[in-house]
Amino acid sequence: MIYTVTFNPSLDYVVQIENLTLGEVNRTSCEAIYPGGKGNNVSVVLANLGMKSRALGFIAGFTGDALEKMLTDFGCTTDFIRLKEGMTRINVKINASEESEINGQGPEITAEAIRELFEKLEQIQEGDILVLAGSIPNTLPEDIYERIMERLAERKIHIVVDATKDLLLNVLKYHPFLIKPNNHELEELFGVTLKQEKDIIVYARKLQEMGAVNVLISMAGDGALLLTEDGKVYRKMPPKGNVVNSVGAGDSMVAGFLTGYLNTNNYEKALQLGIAAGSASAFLSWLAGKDEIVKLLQQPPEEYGL
Ligand SMILES: Nc1ncnc2c1ncn2[C@@H]1O[C@H](COP(=O)(O)OP(=O)(O)OP(=O)(O)O)[C@@H](O)[C@H]1O
Ligand SMILES: O=P(O)(O)OC[C@@]1(O)O[C@H](CO)[C@@H](O)[C@@H]1O
Repeated sequence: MIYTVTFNPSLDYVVQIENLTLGEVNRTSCEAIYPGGKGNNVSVVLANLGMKSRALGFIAGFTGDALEKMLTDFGCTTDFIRLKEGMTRINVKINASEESEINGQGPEITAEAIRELFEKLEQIQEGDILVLAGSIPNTLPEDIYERIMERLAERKIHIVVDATKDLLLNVLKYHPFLIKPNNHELEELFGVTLKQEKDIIVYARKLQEMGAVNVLISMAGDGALLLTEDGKVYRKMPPKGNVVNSVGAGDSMVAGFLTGYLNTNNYEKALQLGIAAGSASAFLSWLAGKDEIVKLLQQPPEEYGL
């Protein structure tokens, strides 16, 4: 079973605005609300690709109720912990000439709720996959992902971490199966500017030396680089297309990668399916379905176990 954990889920309010002017009343040309949060997005794209997962995390208030219902409607199995105070955040995604995002802080997660999460994590068994994705509310300690991994360290679980800064660096010693920073996050982790591919590889390799098993560096329109446990480096460019909304492209890539890996046990195919899923989502107003992803694959879907 694949488990995703989203500490700070959201409803994503995605608006299209022709000309965004700060300090003025701006009117949308279209708008929609989607279930959001990185782990949840991974669960949605996994479901679209025919993979079962269980979405864990914390929800609160009427926005939390709406989020849970939407995810269920999209075919996901959820097992959220309901917080008694506050409400699940609404993140605003503005698609104008550029993409801008306003992400909320999210509700406070109590110590009791964290204990409940740890109880739920007890069901994870050898061979399962656990995806820890997204930011944590600033009321939580920065070592929360680390504490989860420490607790599960003995269990031979494949853990995927999609997070930034210390939240990511702190888990490396527990040997996550996969981490997926984008190239800007990689620069931020080491306080460097990386212009050339060979330099990106040098710093991605440092993350492996620090403990990550496989490192996937996504680079938006420039595709991705994958450094695998057996010392190989794979480089793939994305297919061409018009970007409509790239929010969730990275999460789609994680879902595609996991699907490809589980179906074929082949890292190159996992990367190809990851890129196709990421790009298919970037070319749509929301997360891609199977048909849209399959259209962007270079080989027939059967090659990827689809
Ligand atoms: N402009 C684009 N053109 C083509 N493919 C894209 C584009 N943007 C994203 N993608 C696809 O999605 C993958 C992940 O994108 P990106 O590097 O933006 O992830 P991310 O920064 O984690 O995204 P997000 O945080 O918005 O989910 C890329 O490797 C690529 O395959
Ligand atoms: O604030 P975080 O947790 O870093 O990111 C949250 C978020 O921007 O990530 C997803 C896209 O990756 C969106 O669905 C969601 O709004």
